[in-house]
Amino acid sequence: MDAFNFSSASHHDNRNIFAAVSVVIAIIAVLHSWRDNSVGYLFRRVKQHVRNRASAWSFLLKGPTMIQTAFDKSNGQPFEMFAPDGRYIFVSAPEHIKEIDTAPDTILSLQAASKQMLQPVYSMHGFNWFDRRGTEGVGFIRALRTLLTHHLPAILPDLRIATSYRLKAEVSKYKTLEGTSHVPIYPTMVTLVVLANSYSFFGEELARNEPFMKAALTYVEQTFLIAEIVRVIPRTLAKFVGPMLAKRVSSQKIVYKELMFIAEERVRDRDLGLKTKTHNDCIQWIMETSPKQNPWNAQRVVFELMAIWFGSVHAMSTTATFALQDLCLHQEYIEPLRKEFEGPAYASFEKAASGLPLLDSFIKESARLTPVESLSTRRQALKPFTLSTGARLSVGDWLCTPVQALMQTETHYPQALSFNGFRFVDPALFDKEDMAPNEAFQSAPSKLTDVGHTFHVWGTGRMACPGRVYAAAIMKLLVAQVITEYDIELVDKQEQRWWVWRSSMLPKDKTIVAFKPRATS
Ligand code: HEM
Repeated sequence: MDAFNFSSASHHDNRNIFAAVSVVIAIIAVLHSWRDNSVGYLFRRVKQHVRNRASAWSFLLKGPTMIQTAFDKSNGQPFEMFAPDGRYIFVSAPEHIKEIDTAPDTILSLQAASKQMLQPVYSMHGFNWFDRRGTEGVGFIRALRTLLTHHLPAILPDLRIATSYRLKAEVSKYKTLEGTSHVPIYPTMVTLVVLANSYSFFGEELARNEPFMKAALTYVEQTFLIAEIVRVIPRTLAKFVGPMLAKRVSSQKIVYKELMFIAEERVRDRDLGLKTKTHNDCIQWIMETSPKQNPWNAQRVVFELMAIWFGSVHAMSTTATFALQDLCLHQEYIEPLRKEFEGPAYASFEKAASGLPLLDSFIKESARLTPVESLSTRRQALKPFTLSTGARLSVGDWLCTPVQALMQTETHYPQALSFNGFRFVDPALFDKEDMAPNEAFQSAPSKLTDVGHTFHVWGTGRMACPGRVYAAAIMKLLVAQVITEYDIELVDKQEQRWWVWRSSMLPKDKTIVAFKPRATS
């Protein structure tokens, strides 16, 4: 019994020892796995999160450089980038870019991305457009791509006179004692683009309305500012701050009120079947191209115009400013360009609203090296989306292209980082005597308005910018006018000419160009 007892006690002790050892081993195993997995995992996640947030905030000030660095490392594969208010997946291979274009509008949306960018509820008088493209029709595309483009030859001669007059008035504001004017080039280009666009979109009457013109000018700046403030603050706070900001700025109210005044009258006439006067402007075209079964009311027409107004003025004035600055930096192009539009080519440009191949190429080269945007073809995921590579987008993420990096790679552009103003010109047109500065050409000539896998300034595929023919024509008109009437020079060639915000490069207001009236003009 003792033995048994002993044995029993010893067995019991052994069991206890086994149990204790098992518990210790289990604890060690749990701790070990916890350290290696859970804690380590948690630690890695926190570290990654902190790194992503730091990178997201740096993106605000260094977006183009960060995109370029990631593109250089990507080897043509999709790569990820963060901003404080979102996650972007960039694609650069043609087959991946095609996946953006072929994805249904219910999954990848340009409208939703634009809405996040512009915050129209606060910046555009409460315009809350649908995320899904086409919910209320896409007639405005035809209004711009077809009707506005076809209307260009009819308005270009008048626009030439109106903008030339305004250019002289603006330049004379900054006259120095020596007769040269020190002109802040970006604000001046914005003023000229605002005038040209008011004239083309709304007609002469509104273009002469000073309070409207002033508001239309500040509206662009204020839209940008409101949208950016709302985007960087937490969403819960934005709901309060957004309306407060909207109340404080007057430009969107004035633009809305003036446009509503005209649109309401036109819509009334349309609904009554009255054709009192033929109107040839964007207000009319947007109204007439709205869905037949559910025609847009005056407010919907005005909202659309306000959205188009921001995009068009901002991108055109920025692109034209950089082109003029590039002319200051590459003076050897000025004579051949003057020769082009002081010859018969200008008359055919006004007739067809296209042409001037040398100037076309020069502006394209400038836009290639200093594009307004480093991120293009933006689409926001309305539903989860997976690329063929396996890269995944959650709802709210953006899919986009690294436009600047793509335009500055040797693969697509020989001598990619050197400025060659006539690189896109057809060599058949090339008069070697006049155009000595050029050596590197693309394998095929192309136009500023062309859209393709290597030039995404206008976006890509079926949603490429419908206003691009108009934009190219107006930018040519303005650049041509400046160098026809003045010799121009950057006052400080070394000074940084732009500042960066997110993925945009924006010309500095204080960059000064000296305008000296030409001896011949
Ligand atoms: C230099 C000037 C301009 C640039 C660089 C530019 C660029 C762009 C880009 C990148 C897109 C997005 C396309 C995509 O994601 O695939 C776009 C769309 C658009 N642009 Fe422009 N644009 C310019 C001027 C204009 C002008 C003058 C107008 C109006 C007359 C205009 C009207 C539009 C509209 C309505 C859309 C949206 C198209 C849609 O929803 O399908 N743009 N533009």
